[in-house]
This record gives sequence, structure tokens and C-alpha cells, in this order.
Amino acid sequence: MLMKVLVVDDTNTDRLLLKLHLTKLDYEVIEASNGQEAIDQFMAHSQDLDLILMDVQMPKMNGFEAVKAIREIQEIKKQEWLPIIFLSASAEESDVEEGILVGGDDYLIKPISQKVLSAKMLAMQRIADMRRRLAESILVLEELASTDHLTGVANRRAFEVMLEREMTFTRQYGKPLACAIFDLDKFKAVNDTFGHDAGDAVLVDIVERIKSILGESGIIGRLGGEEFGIILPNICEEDAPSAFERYRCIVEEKPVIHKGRNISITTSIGVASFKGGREQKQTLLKRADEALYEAKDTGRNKVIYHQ
Ligand SMILES: Nc1nc2c(ncn2[C@@H]2O[C@H](COP(=O)(O)OP(=O)(O)OP(=O)(O)O)[C@@H](O)[C@H]2O)c(=O)[nH]1
Repeated sequence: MLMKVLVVDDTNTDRLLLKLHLTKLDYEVIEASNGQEAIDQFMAHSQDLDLILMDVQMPKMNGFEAVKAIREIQEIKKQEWLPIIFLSASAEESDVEEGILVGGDDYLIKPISQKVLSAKMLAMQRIADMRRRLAESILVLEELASTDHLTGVANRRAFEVMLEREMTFTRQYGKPLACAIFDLDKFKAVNDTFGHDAGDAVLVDIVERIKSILGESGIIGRLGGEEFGIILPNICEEDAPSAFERYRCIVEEKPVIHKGRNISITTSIGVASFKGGREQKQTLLKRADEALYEAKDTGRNKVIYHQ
């Protein structure tokens, strides 16, 4: 991939020379002739900029001030690391020290040979690649840590985070939500009769059915075993029971077919609504759980709604 480099230098010939070197090495070059212009160019290209080569002594704003400002912007915007190398005629130790302290990653003394420059560029590219791979791995790990591996939906931890977020939204905007816990009925018998694989297939199939009617704002998560949570944001008390009746029906309406065998299954659903106020997610979940218990206790395959 072509690396994009911002070259900042107030001396036209220095800048041109650098540009020539870098273009030969196959880098794409953008330019700035002082610290303020460097910040402007950084802002305009921050999405795809790979490296900054920054002169120190410049009119208007010097290189140290510009880098300090750029690092502050990056911090505020939580941007990816961007290597910055100072290029300066001053070999003063205190300047080298200051360059690194304000946020530079290296400090080279002019005149710089093409060989040294390309070697330094390679080193920065290597670090940038490593950081990119690390960032990608973190994303994958975060995804794994919040997903149920069997069904692919949110796990309990991620579900609770989303519930918290939706409850905050309800408190702010007054739009009520309904939170349900559903639990497959006599699921142990499915495992005992058809085997654990078949039980797994039932869980996956039922989750797919639920997702097919969940709509864009609905949320499903696996709370554990054969127990799942559903959040329907922005639903009023009158509409909640019939909405969840649809979920009960879609589980019951046809058997799951696994290896040619029909597996009939039903579900019990406990629902609790939240209209705002100080109630916390654990209490809301507890109310939904109590409603679920009542559904199980009074015959299963039904929806019990607690306002
Ligand atoms: N196949 C499969 N079974 C699971 C999984 N997680 C939990 N189970 C099984 O789910 C069953 C739950 O059984 P119980 O808690 O007794 O409940 P039930 O048989 O569904 O009965 P009720 O909930 O009272 O209607 C247990 O046999 C667990 O082994 C899973 O990921 N895959």
C-alpha cells in the first residue's frame, strides 16, 4: 500500500529534495511550509496519513509547537498512532530531547542521506503495521468477548451493557421499553431424546426465528443455557404483550427439523416494562425473571407481562 507522508519545511529546496527522495521510494507526498500549515494539512488528511517529517525552525509556528498541537488533537479524537520524525539542522542534545518529549518518534540531523531516510521510513512502517495488527486483534477479541459462540448473538455481559444503554435512553427521552426473558420449555427432554447436537441446533434455529421478527431496534442476547433476553425499545405498555405473543408463536408454529427428525418446542416468556425513573437493570431483569417463573409455574408456553 502506498504510504502518504506529510513533509513540513519552510525551505523550498529542502522540501523539494525530500519530496524527490520520497517519490522515488514510492511514497505519496503532501507538503506544508510552516507549523500552522502542518496542522491544517494534518486535519485535512488525518484519515489516511502515515507519517510526518517535520522541520523544527520555521516561521509562524515551529515544529515542536506544531507536533504538540497535533498530538493533542489525536488524543482528543482518539486517533491511531501516527509516526512523526523531526528533521533539524540543530544537533543540540536539548533539542533532541524536546523533540521526543513533545511527541516526536525520532529526530534526525540535517543533511539527511537518502539511505538513512529510507531506513528510518522502513522502521516507522514496521511499527505502524504492528500497531495496526494489534488494533485489529483487539477488535476481534472484543467481538469474541461479547458474542455467544453457538448462536452468534450478544452474550449476557454484552446484553446487559445494551440494556443499560437503552434504559438511559428511556430516562432521557421518556420512550418506554420492554425487557423480556424467554426460556425454552422442557429443553432437557430435547437433549435427552434427540441428543446434545440436536439441542444445539434447536437453540440456533429458534434464535434465527426470533431475529427474523426482531426489527432494526430490537435486541436479543443469550443469558445462559436455554435462556435469552429481548429488549424492545420504544414500545408502549399496550403493545408489549401482543408483540411478545408473536415471539411465543414463532417458536411454537413449526418444529425444528434436525437430521430428518421433527423437534417440537415451545417457550415461556416473562416481560417487564420500563418507563424511566431510578430502577436499575438488575431489578428490571429480576421482574422479567419473576414473570417468566410465573409463566413456567402456570403451565408454560405463555407470555406473562409485569408492568
Ligand atoms: N444442547 C444444549 N443444551 C444446553 C445448552 N445449555 C444448556 N443446555 C441444557 O438445557 C437444559 C435446561 O434444563 P432445565 O433447566 O432443567 O430446564 P428445562 O428442561 O428447559 O425445563 P423448564 O425450563 O422448567 O421448562 C439442561 O439439560 C442443559 O444441559 C447448550 O448450549 N446446548
